[in-house]
Amino acid sequence: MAKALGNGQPIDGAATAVLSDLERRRDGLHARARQQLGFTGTEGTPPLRKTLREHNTSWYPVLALGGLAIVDQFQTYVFTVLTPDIARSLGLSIAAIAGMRTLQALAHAVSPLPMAALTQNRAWRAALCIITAFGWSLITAGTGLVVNLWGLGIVLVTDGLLVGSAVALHRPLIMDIYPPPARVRLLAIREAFERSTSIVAPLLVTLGASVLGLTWRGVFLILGIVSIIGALFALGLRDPGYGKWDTEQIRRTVRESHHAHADQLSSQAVQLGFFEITRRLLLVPTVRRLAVGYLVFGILVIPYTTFLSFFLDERWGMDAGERGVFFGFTAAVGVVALLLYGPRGEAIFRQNPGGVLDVVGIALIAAVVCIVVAAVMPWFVAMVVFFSAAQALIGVLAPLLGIAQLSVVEAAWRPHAAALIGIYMASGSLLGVFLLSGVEERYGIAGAMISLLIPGVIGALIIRSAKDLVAADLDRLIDEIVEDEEVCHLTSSGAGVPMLACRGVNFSYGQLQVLFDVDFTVDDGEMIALLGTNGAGKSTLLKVVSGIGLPTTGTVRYRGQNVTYLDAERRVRLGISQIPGGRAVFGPMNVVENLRAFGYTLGRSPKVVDQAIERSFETFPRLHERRHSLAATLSGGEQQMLGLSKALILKPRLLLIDELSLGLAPVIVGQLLELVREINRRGTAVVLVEQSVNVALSVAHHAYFMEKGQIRFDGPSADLLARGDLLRAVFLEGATKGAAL
Ligand SMILES: Nc1ncnc2c1ncn2[C@@H]1O[C@H](COP(=O)(O)OP(=O)(O)OP(=O)(O)O)[C@@H](O)[C@H]1O
Repeated sequence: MAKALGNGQPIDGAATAVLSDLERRRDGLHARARQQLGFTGTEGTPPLRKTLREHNTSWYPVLALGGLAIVDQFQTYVFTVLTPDIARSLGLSIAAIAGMRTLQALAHAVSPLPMAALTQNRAWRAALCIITAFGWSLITAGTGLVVNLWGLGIVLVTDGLLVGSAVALHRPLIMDIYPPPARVRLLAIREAFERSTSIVAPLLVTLGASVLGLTWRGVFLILGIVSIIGALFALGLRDPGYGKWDTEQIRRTVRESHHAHADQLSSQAVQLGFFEITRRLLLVPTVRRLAVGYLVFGILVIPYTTFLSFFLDERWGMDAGERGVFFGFTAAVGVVALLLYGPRGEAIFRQNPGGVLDVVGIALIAAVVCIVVAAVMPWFVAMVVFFSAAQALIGVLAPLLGIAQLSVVEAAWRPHAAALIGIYMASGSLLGVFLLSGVEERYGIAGAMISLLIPGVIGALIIRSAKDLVAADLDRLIDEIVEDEEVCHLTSSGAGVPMLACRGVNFSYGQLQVLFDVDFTVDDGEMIALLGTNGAGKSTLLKVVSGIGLPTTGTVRYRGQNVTYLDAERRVRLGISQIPGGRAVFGPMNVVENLRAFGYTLGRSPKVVDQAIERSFETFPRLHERRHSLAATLSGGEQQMLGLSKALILKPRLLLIDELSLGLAPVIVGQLLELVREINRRGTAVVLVEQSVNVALSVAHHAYFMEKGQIRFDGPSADLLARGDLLRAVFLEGATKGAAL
């Protein structure tokens, strides 16, 4: 096919020069953006202190967040250690307490999601972290005042809900406060603080219970006070806004390249809602793969600690105090490993972003091997050494996984990404508890520890397999931002943008890819025919435009705004409506109810809807005659009339019609087409998917032809008629079908 511009005009020499200039500009911007995101391709990393000084950032935020990462676990830690004392003192059974702990764990697992939702329209993550920290501090202190099971339930569940802020917000905050060359090391430092809880909390409990001789109530009070000090220390935290060091930098560069003011705001972008964001995130290949990896990793990592405690008790006869020392020691090894490995992880990430997942895969396999060796080790010291090594290896995974997963998503959606991953991990751990309990019953505690090898190796292989996805996802993120800014520039400079522009759309049903790099453009008021062989992907393309299906990659822009991941219902409000192929009506409802239902989609007043219904009846007197009949009992032509009335009621700016003439008598098709022309004359752009080439080309000015998920022709309808090579495929198909009938 000859190369053509969006609307099929052949490209002359000047246009070719403009296009190649545009390509060059984009490549230049892309390369610059990669540098801005910190992918220098070299291993060299300047010392952290120097990097922070150069970027005028301080240590305070990571220390403040680190402090919060320690104190957020106090309540849970002390409760675990002092459960027998609490049960005795309140006269509660272990089962009752376990029930409440389960509720707490559930609250903890889901709370990152609402935390993320709270930040999606406003960057106030730092304030939320501080408020929730005061909240959990008071809850920790208040646990000491509980007198019955209900009080206990309230403090446990509230604590679970509040600590979700640490999971959803801490790492995204570090990504925004600190520049790309420092992030892996700072994520490692925050992680090291989090792991220090196993050292700090036992010390405080020992101080309260043994040295000061306090009861469990007094111990909670002390830890609550320390937690309040942590929250007070974090009072200076400020939210720097989204993407200060990465996505915003890229936008500024594009604006500067157009000599526009770097701080000029982008045109009002369409804000995605909570579910739209999560759905979109799960389409990012790295996020999706890591989510599955976390699910399997979750089977291992959380139950591991619980089973390890039992293992130390049963196999080595260690009491609670000795176990506390053991956990404190292995945590300290983990902290040291994190601090030592941080710079190396940073260097790997800068050189090859996906390379960190290679390290994660290897470290995870090495960790489970250490656990298995430790579980069968007959010598105490060697057992401690192997468990410590496992702890050190598991420790270094967190910042590497964090950087890979958070770098590939828009800054404003990182809390959602962190929360989603948390949910997958929590689900895995739930599964792990059930699985490992079963193994433990059958093969004993050492058997349970050895069985961790299976989820460990599977999880490692899944996570490692994401290493090839990271770089592509980063490039996609950069391209999206660059394209967004370029379109903003075009609109603000008064250049016309098409009403609808699909670029590089790929779509898959599960593993089956059906759209390949599709570009599709519709201008205001156009009437377009979308033709093609059976199964070419025409209906799928319409679904991507109307929002019923989401593409795996590529963008859909409506009047310049990126609507790729917007819900279908929101697109209807913007003016995009689809009349699906076949029976586009609600069968069990009568004609009038169907018409009302169309109007309610837009929340139109009953009066406006009634007027629109009257208009439909004027256009289709046949529908008026059958207004009380159930839609399911209408003939095919009548059903299509009813479907088309949707357009009369919703008055969309862009109407997508799938298979209008299928199975209808020519006279009916003629009537329907006349209505489509009328709708188009009133200013609605129409995309008509048609089996019948004659029908489509009799009304459309412009045609697209699809084959095997690709656009093979894009140009004036008259030119398509000259393309016998393409049309033959459709006619032949029709003839074969006809012969088969
Ligand atoms: N829900 C689905 N799940 C899995 N595969 C699907 C689904 N819908 C469509 N497909 C497959 O995707 C491919 C494209 O289908 P699509 O309906 O978009 O093609 P089309 O060009 O509209 O074809 P036709 O003219 O026959 O309706 C086909 O191979 C079809 O089998």
